[in-house]
Amino acid sequence: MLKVAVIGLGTMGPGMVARMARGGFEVRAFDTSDAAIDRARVMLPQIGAVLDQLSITPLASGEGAISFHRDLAEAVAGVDLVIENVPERIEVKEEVLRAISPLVAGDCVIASDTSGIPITKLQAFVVNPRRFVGMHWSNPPHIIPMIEVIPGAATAAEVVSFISETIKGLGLIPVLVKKDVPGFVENRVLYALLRECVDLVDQGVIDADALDTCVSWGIGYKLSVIGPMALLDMAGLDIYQSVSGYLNADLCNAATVSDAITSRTAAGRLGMKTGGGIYDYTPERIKELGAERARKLVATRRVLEGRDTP
Ligand SMILES: NC(=O)c1ccc[n+]([C@@H]2O[C@H](COP(=O)([O-])OP(=O)(O)OC[C@H]3O[C@@H](n4cnc5c(N)ncnc54)[C@H](O)[C@@H]3O)[C@@H](O)[C@H]2O)c1
Ligand SMILES: Cc1ncc(C=O)c(C(=O)O)c1O
Repeated sequence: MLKVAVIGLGTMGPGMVARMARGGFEVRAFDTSDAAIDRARVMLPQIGAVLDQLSITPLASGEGAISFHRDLAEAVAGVDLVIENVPERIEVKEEVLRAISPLVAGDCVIASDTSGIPITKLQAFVVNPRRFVGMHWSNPPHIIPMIEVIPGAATAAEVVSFISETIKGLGLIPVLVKKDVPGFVENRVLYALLRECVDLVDQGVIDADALDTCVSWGIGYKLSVIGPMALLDMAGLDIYQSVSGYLNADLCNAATVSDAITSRTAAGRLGMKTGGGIYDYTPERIKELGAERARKLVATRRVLEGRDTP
């Protein structure tokens, strides 16, 4: 049974821990914050119920054990894989990777769930860069089945195979990113979309809620069935040629973050986690939305996988 340590139990950690335990792995869950550990403990049964709805059942050998740790050396002792999952700030990742690296065995793989810091940069912070790789999960990690695998300049081919096979072994879908570009692929695409969306709302072209309806029921719904490259063929390359010929030059190409976002983050309006961001949320609404989104994502995934016929 594979032994894995997850370092950081914020938005992403609990779902990753639960998903890997369901796949039979022994999972050590570490955070420096007691509140994060307490929250993760509360969330595990709720996440387990969602995994049940997805028909992700434990192996015949049973669900892997989960243990919680406040001592890093204890958390990573003897594990095969450590997944760094701390905030997206390179100085925090440097400190954590420099702390983890000397504590693990020579054959242990260290992976980072960074949203897009190049893996080659992070490799500089570990003792054995050959055994360091990007493993980028998508939120919510217990529901979204795709994980990007990103080798850095020094990553050994066998480590890329190990991570890809580990992901497949969980019944998930590894996607290899061949060049270590910032944001990898998922977030380059997402952030191109988000930049345009924020700009359209900033310019008063559309209200935030109408934009959400337009994107979710238009391209969002369609793209879950037809990928962008297949969509080009469905629309016709001549159409893309004509439209992109006049539209590309008009799209937002701002290199900085929109003032409307920067003023909100400066004021502590970070979204659901602070009760308000673009929209406002009560604690009851956050609970409702969490349940409703999980239910809809589960139902959609079951249909897309062919488990349920509509
Ligand atoms: N939120 C997303 O949608 C998402 C999706 C995919 C990947 N990611 C990436 O995953 C990583 C984690 O993101 P998140 O959204 O879960 O972050 P988060 O801020 O919600 O959680 C980070 C956790 O790390 C803990 N932490 C801080 N310093 C630590 C340390 N020194 N040692 C151990 N734990 C420490 C914090 O207490 C917190 O619980 C980031 O690199 C992020 O970019 C995020
Ligand atoms: C806004 C945003 N940024 C990063 C990520 C992942 O790295 C996500 C996501 O997984 O959903 C996201 O929504």
